[in-house]
Formats: sequence, C-alpha cells, structure tokens
Amino acid sequence: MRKTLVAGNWKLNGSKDSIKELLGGVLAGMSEAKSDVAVCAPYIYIPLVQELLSGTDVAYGSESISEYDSGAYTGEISGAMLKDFDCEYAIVGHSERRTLFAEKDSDTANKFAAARKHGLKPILCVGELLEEREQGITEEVVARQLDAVIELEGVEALADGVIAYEPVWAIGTGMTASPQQAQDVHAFIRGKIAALNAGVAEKVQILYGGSVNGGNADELFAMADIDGGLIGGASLKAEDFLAICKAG
Ligand SMILES: O=C[C@H](O)COP(=O)(O)O
Repeated sequence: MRKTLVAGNWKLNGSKDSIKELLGGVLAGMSEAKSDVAVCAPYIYIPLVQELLSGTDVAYGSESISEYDSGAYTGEISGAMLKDFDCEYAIVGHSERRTLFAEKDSDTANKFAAARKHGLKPILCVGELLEEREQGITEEVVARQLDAVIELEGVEALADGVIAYEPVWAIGTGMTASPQQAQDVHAFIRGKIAALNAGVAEKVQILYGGSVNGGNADELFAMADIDGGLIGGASLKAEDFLAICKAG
C-alpha cells in the first residue's frame, strides 16, 4: 500500500517572516495530517527551512536542481549543495521550468539523474498543455516526458523518486482536472511503468498537481492511482495546506 504524500511547491514566493509563520502554522497542525508532508522552497530559504524543520515530521527540498555537479555554471545549485542542507526532495521538470525557462525533456532527465546521484528524491513533473489535451495527445506527451528519464536512468530509477502529473491547464487556474480525468492519466502512467517493471509501478507514488485545495483533495486522493498532491497556491497558507494534508 502506497502512503500519500502532500508536497508544497512555494515557487517564487515567501520571505523570512512569512516562512516562519507558514511553517509554524503547519507544524502546529501536523498531528492531524493523514499524509506524509513536504515543502519545496526557493533555494535561498532552504537553510531557514532546515533550521525550522529539522527533527520534525515535515520533509523539505528544492524547486529545481542543477544537472551539473560543480564548475563554471553561474547561478546553479548542485545536488551536493542541497544534500549539504539535508534536503530530501528536488522537483524536476516542473512545467514552469519547461515553458518559461526552456528546459527540455533531456534537461529534466539529467536533473532527475543528478538528484538520484546525490541521494535526493526527484519529484518528476509531467503533464500536457491545454492544446495538447484538445488534440487528444495527452498520453503521447506524458509518455515522451517519462521516456526521457527511463531511457537515461532505466525504469528502476523511477522507484527512487516521485512522479507528479500536472496538467498545465490546471496549474494556478482554479480549473482542477476532475478526479476521473486525473485518474485516467495516473492509470496510464502506472500502466506504462508496469509494462516495464511491475514492482516499480506498484511502488512509485504518483501525485496530482493543479489547483488542489481543501475542497477537492479528498475526492482526488480517493482515486486508485492518485497518491497525493503537489500543491502550489494552497501551500502558501498554513490553514489551506493543512486542509489538504488532512485529506485522503
Ligand atoms: O507545483 C505545483 C503546481 O504547479 C500546482 O500549482 P497550483 O496548486 O497553484 O495550481
């Protein structure tokens, strides 16, 4: 039986004061959480997050990672650096990285590999654009994004991380995929992995992301192949985030 994971992705939000308040509130309500809980923070706040979360039940990580280990790569943050601050997770391939910062499938695969190499759990984001859904190529797109990682690292590598299905049209729009729409894609992902390795398919957590909130999390997490959520906007307020952590 897979445990549910609720992971916050703060994106480009927060300040020292707001993070102290947010994590104070989350920690105060954690006894009611039904899921494992994690937050992924902007790089610069990771030392503060480490200070606030060390020894607690809330895990933490980064929103991206460099594919490089060290050297002349200005502005990059390596897996070793993230491990230096005891990060557990690193998001890779978020649609905002793919569309706004031109990260290709191959870049995402390299970042997935870098996270694994340094003992971090990559949260691999996949998902289609609205026009791709309208063209009926959702599965093709998601399969291509997964294949980039499988071809580089092997299907077994997926068991070291987490997959997050995030339909791009549902991110930050309030337009959540219906539980059945999400389940269909989650089942496709698990089936694709199962065709290569049944054990990995059974084990890997597949999160749903895209306008998850306290009002829809229960229904989403009740679906057979949805193992929790990757939460953007609703991870920025303790009350909203906790409502999701209590679901499922
Ligand atoms: O990584 C999180 C997703 O982009 C979802 O964001 P959202 O919950 O604000 O729609």
